[in-house]
Amino acid sequence: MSEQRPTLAELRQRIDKIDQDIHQLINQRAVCAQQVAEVKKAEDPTIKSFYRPEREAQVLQMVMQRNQGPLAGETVARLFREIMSACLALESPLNIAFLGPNGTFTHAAALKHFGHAALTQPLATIDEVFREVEAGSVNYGVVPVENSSEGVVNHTLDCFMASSLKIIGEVELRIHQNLLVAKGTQIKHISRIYSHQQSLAQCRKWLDAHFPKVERVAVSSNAEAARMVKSEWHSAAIAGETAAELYDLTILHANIEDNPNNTTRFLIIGTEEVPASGDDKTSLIVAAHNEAGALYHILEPFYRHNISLTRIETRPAQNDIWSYVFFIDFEGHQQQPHVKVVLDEIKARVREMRILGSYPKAVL
Ligand SMILES: O=C(O)C(=O)C[C@]1(C(=O)O)C=C[C@@H](O)C=C1
Repeated sequence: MSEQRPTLAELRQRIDKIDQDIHQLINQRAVCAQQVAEVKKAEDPTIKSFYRPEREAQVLQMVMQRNQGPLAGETVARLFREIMSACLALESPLNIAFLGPNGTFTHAAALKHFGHAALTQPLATIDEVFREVEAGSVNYGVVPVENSSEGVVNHTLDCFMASSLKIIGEVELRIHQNLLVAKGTQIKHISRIYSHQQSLAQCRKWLDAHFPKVERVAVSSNAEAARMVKSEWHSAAIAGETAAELYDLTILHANIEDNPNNTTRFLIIGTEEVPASGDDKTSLIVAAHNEAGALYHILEPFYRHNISLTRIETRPAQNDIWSYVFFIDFEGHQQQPHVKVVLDEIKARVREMRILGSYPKAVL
C-alpha cells in the first residue's frame, strides 16, 4: 500500500518541531559567540572591533559549499549572514558609516555585507565616510567604487591617495532600478523624472522609449529623488526598492535598467589588516616612473608568477600634474609567499607603492 500524504496539520506540527530545534541551536550559537568575545577580550583588553571579515567569509563559503537544496546556496548564506550579524551584535554592535542618505544602493550594500544588526549611519559625502573612519567614530565605512555600466567612481580612488585607510572587504550588488511615484500619481501626470545622474544614465534607453519628452533632472542621490517625489504628484523618481520602502512610494515599473547584469561594487574601509581567508584579493596604488614601458614593468611580475589581475585603473597623481598612478586589484593575499615575491619586485621598479589591503572576495 502506498504511503499516505501527510495532512496540513501534521506538516505544521513537523515545522513547529523543526523551528524549535533551529531556535535552540541559534541561541546555542549566540552563546558561543559571547564566549568568543570573552576570549578576544582576554587576548587584547583594548580591542575595538570583534568583527572578523576573514572568518565571516569562511563561514559563508562553507554554507554555500555544503548546501544541498532545495533552497539556493545564496538564499541560505543570506540567512547565515543575518545570524552572524546578530551574534556579533551580542559581542558588540558595529557602527558603519556609508554614503547616504538612507535608502541608497550604498545603504543596501552596507546591510548586505554586515547584516541588519549593524548600526548604520548615513553621511553626505565619500570624504566624510573616510574622515569618520579615520577619526575612529565608526568601525568601518562603505563607499561605491565601480559600476559595470558606468565605470569607476573616481572620487573614491582619489580619497585613497590622501588617506592611510585600508580596504577590508568588498560587496557586489545587483542594481535594479525602478520608476517610483507617490501614491495616487498616474503615468499621464509625470512631467519630470528625478534621479542620480548615474542612474539616469543606466536607464537612458528605457527612458528614451517610454518618456522621451519628460524632463530628466539629476539630483544628489536616488534616495533624495525618492524623498522629493513624495510631495510632488507630477514627478517620478528612479531608485531602488530600499528607497521605495523608506518613502512609501509605488513602483510603477520595476527593473528598468538597460543592462540586466548591472552590478555595482562597493569597498569596506577600515584601519586594520585582514588575515587570509583562503579566497582573497589585494589592492595596490602604484606611482610609476615617467619612462617608456613603465606599465609593462609593473604588470610583468604578475604574468610571470601567474597571478590574475581583476582590475586596473589610472588616475592623475594629485601632487604631480604630469604623473599618473595605477590602482591594481589582483587575486591573492599579501601574506602568501608568491604574492610577497611579486610585491617586492614591483616595489623595486616604481616610484611609490602602497598596499591598500588584502581582503576576502565577495561571497554573496
Ligand atoms: O569567530 C569569531 O571570531 C566570532 O566572533 C564569531 C562570528 C560568528 O558569528 O560566526 C561573529 C563575528 C565575527 O565577525 C566572525 C564570526
